[in-house]
Amino acid sequence: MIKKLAHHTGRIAGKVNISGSKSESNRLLILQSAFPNLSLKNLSNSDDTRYLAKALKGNEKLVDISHAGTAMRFLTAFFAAQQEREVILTGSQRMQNRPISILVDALRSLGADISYEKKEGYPPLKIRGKKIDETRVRIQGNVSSQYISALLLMAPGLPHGLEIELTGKVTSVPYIKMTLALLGDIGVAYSWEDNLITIAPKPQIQDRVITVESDWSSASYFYSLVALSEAGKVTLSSYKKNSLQGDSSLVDIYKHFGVRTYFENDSITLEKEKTQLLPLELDLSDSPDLAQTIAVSCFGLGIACDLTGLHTLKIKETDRLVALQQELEKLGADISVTEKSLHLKAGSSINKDILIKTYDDHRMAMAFAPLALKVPIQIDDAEVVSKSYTDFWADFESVLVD
Ligand SMILES: O=C(O)C1=C[C@@H](OP(=O)(O)O)[C@@H](O)[C@H](O)C1
Ligand SMILES: C=C(OP(=O)(O)O)C(=O)O
Repeated sequence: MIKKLAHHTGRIAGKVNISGSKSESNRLLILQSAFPNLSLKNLSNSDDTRYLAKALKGNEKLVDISHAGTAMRFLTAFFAAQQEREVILTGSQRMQNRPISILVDALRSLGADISYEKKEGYPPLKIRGKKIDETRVRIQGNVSSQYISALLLMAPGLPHGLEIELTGKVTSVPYIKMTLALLGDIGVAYSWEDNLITIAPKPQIQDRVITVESDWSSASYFYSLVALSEAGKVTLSSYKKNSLQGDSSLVDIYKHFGVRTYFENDSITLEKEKTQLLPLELDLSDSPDLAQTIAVSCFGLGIACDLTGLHTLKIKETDRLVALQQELEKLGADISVTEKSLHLKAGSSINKDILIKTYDDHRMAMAFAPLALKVPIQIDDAEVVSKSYTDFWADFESVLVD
């Protein structure tokens, strides 16, 4: 479906209740499988979380997680340690081109029985669950933190826990810290010193209820809307100041665009203030999922940006660097990208009525939508948003008023 967005010249106002963080939900669902006395509230209603929940509930041999990267990586480790279960773990065409050998090699070194069904190094995988009783593993940390989180989530269920030695410059670090914090929340002992993470075994936990905070990556599209508005004000729930999600860095990043965040009870209110717009230089290796939102905000505001730390973008839902370049160029941007950075020059005009391609990537659709505050724009395959944010279009349209 093509979503045709008229040029919105009215106000941005309203309240939106965003569903739970997909990253927290997916970790907690894996943990709940190991510890059934863990109860969860405000789980994400995203496709990725639904696919993971279904995979964990069922007992089928063929498990298909579609486009869900975290589900693919977390389940690879999870199934590797499920004795007497054999599964074929697969996903969408794109998933079959997202690398997984770093995780598979680490699991094999622990004794796991995993083989590639098609292309070496990529899903689908055949996993024959086994007792894993090795205690130490070494893994490269500079390609995807999801491989490390996958090992961490498996670790408390192993007879002796696990020591994980990280090599290279570790990327997307807040996601690893999120995994550790959630383990800590359910009483798992851990430490992270230099390049060594140690997880103690935990055969069972005490009854525990965890309420998932709403998704900060989803909130980014409202930050962009407010930034591009003349006088926007939007309230989002449920959020807290001390978030486990690295993308809560939005609070600081969007000050640059004149967006102030006010925390009250369990809500945040974003409000536009007058500010001098200056070029932006930012390393996003801690918050890769914000890259598209921020690049489009800069373009919409006509300011230059140099975004670095983007080396993980090429292996996400699509090659996000190429996708951003292609679509921003159609809109008139002067942009260049490398393997790990994006450079946008200041501009003053935006081409109208452009059809934005989304490349099976939810974040392409959601990142470009706020440009409707500047020009009429069309978003192709608009339903892709459900990968992480099922209600996106309804919520987005609800804050466009008058
Ligand atoms: O662990 C997680 O929940 C995630 C980690 C990040 O991936 P990388 O570590 O591959 O950058 C992020 O992009 C993804 O959306 C979610
Ligand atoms: C990269 C993402 O997800 P995943 O890697 O889990 O597919 C994302 O949601 O932007």
